[in-house]
Amino acid sequence: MSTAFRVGTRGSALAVTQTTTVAEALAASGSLRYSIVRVKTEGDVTSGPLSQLGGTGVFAAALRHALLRGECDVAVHSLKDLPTAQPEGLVIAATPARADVRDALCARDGLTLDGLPRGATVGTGSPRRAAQLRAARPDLNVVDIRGNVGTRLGRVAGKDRPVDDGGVGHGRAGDLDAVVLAAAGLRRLGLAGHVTEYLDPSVMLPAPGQGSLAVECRPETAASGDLAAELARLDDAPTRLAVTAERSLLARLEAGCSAPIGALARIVDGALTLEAAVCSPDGARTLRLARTGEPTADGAAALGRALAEDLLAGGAAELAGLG
Ligand SMILES: NCc1[nH]cc(CCC(=O)O)c1CC(=O)O
Repeated sequence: MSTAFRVGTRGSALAVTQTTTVAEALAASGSLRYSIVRVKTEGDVTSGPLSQLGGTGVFAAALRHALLRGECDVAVHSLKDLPTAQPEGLVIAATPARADVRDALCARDGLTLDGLPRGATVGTGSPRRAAQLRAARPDLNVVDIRGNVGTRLGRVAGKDRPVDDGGVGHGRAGDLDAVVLAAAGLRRLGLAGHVTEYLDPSVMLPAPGQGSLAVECRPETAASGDLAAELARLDDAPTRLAVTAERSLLARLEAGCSAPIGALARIVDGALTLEAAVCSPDGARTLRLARTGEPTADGAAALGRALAEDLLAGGAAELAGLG
């Protein structure tokens, strides 16, 4: 007899893909069965600019409520969309091995960032991406766009909307020269063929947690039993250390997923290195710093806080308009 568990997910193609992949991994040993529970979130039904949706966590909140109400046992989040404050009664039971952390340019006609013509129009909903695009190419016309991955890709000239992911979408098809999206999401959706350039973190530092998933549940789910054992097996220690450092930095800066802040931690030669960039929204000024710490849970959290202090001492709050 196998035990059954319920996995909650948002309705977007990306969310369903991520959730199904994690559920399959948890059930791979054969001792567990799963069912998928669809949860509708405010972020999926509201069409205003993301930065006006009332702060961070609009995507995560409904899933978290479903967990707390016992409507599902496990929820899979994109870690970069998850607010840094851990709610009472929920734990992150697993951070699976991280995918590609980079942002990716998807341009018409195979163009790269350097190859885009002067004044080209590039769409992104992220102040972090907008600021770094403007820093690299001050001539670009960076415009705010919304919608799911397929909708945004469909705005690029010469591309059809590649997946019908059921999300809200605005703007004419083909009105942009390029969009910037996370490589991880594109790859998970089988859309990496649209990438015309993977942007190096030296040009475009990713969002804290980008490319990582967080598997959240109630504490008792993670405490004992077959599901707890599978969750522990799915957790990837280097990923957890890296995202702990990145999110501890974000928490100390009191900034959310819409702030113009990039952060990326990596384990290099046994040490944990954290790099972070805070930009002015117009991209004219960037404060970029790095620090190295101990590759332990406490060391990672301390590293994030310490680098955040360095950034604040360098004027990060004024630069990014935080607080
Ligand atoms: N903010 C939306 C979002 N949240 C997670 C991903 C996918 C990539 C990831 O897991 O980091 C995306 C799409 C994107 O930014 O292009």
